[in-house]
Amino acid sequence: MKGESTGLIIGISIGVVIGVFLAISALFCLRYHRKRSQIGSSSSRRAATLPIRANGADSCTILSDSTIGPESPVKSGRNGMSLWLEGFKKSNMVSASGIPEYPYKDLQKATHNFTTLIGQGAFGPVYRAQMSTGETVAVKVLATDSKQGEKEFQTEVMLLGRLHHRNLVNLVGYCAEKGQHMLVYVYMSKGNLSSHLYNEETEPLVWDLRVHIALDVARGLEYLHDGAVPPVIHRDIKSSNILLDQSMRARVADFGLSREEMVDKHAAIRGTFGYLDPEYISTRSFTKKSDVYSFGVLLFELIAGRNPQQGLMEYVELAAMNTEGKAGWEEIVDSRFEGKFDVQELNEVAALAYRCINRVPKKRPSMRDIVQVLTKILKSRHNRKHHKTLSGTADEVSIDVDHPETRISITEHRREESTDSIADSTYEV
Ligand SMILES: Nc1ncnc2c1ncn2[C@@H]1O[C@H](COP(=O)(O)OP(=O)(O)OP(=O)(O)O)[C@@H](O)[C@H]1O
Repeated sequence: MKGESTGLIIGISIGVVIGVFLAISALFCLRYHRKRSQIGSSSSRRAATLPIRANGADSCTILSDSTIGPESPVKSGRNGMSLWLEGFKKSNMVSASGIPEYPYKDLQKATHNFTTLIGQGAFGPVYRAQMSTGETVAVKVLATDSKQGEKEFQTEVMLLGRLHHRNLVNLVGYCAEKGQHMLVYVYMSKGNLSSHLYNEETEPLVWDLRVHIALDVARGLEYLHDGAVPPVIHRDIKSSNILLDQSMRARVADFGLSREEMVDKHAAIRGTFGYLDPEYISTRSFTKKSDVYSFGVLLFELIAGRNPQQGLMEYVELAAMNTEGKAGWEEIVDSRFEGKFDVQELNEVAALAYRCINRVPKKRPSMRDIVQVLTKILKSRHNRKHHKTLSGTADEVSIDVDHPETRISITEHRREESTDSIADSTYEV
């Protein structure tokens, strides 16, 4: 009897041990399985969203300098995810376009109930917004009578959300709520180029800076033409669509209504009088070379400080009769330079501009060619200044040790000129 009960106890004990063992094993299996399925779904989620966001790398070839500018809130963070995005992801839904959707009330608060007006465009007012994260952004409120429907707006956001370059005024968010459509952009504190060229109250832009601005714009357009897949044609390049940041770096704005190359004999002509490619007006076919034409007009604007709506091109054509498009362009130069410009540089930039406005689109250079020419002009300038420094003259030149492979930074200290940020900027050539 005693033997039987001992056997029973041993049997029960073994059963309990086996039971506990099986239960623990089952628990481990369950947890392991859950973890695996979590990893699986998170990586598929990453695949669905991050490639769209990661600087447009899914759909756009990143050109040599498609890095992020000094004022952009989009800075690279861990795993390539932007810090800017990380800052907002707690409160903002990241949409299918990969850019955050802002709640209306956040933008309302950040713009002090839409009272911080900084500009007025054809599509509606633009406000400066101070976000709770500390970032400053620009909010474009599309007019409520705009014909763009909700769906079309979302498509627009998807298109813009994939374009990211240091010389584009990147779209960083949007809001589609309460029948309102708003676009949130990188904030450009120095406003548009046009006001710097024509507003008598602003300090005149020195020649050296104008060439840097031209190169920034050319790089932005090169990215749209050759970096974006499919390529994008801006269709409205003009000085009021070039915005400047705190250190006077330029970015191309307003590419929201840009499209791929197209021919539409029945579509209304779009663009701005004075910048329009004559070939586009006659054939209605808008190509990359139409942007090149407008860029040529912009270059002449920088040289002459004259608005195309005030007869700039007639002025240029008259001068071209004497110069044959090559040398002697000094006669059209902006009087605000007060004679302080490099004649050789000026003639090189003007000759390039003249090629851009060739009546025959095929004879115009590509944006890539233009970037090369302007880069070469600035490198020669740097070499001249470097040479001058070595022989003990005033300008100070420094090599950017962070990017020794390609980047050379020129710190210009013009002692006789004004002390504002224009005269004391660091640029990469
Ligand atoms: N991201 C920005 N940062 C700072 N200011 C901006 C920004 N975007 C626009 N602005 C200011 O608002 C003005 C109006 O901009 P918007 O792009 O709406 O119109 P526009 O380009 O001047 O005209 P249009 O819409 O007819 O092309 C600009 O000229 C600029 O001064």
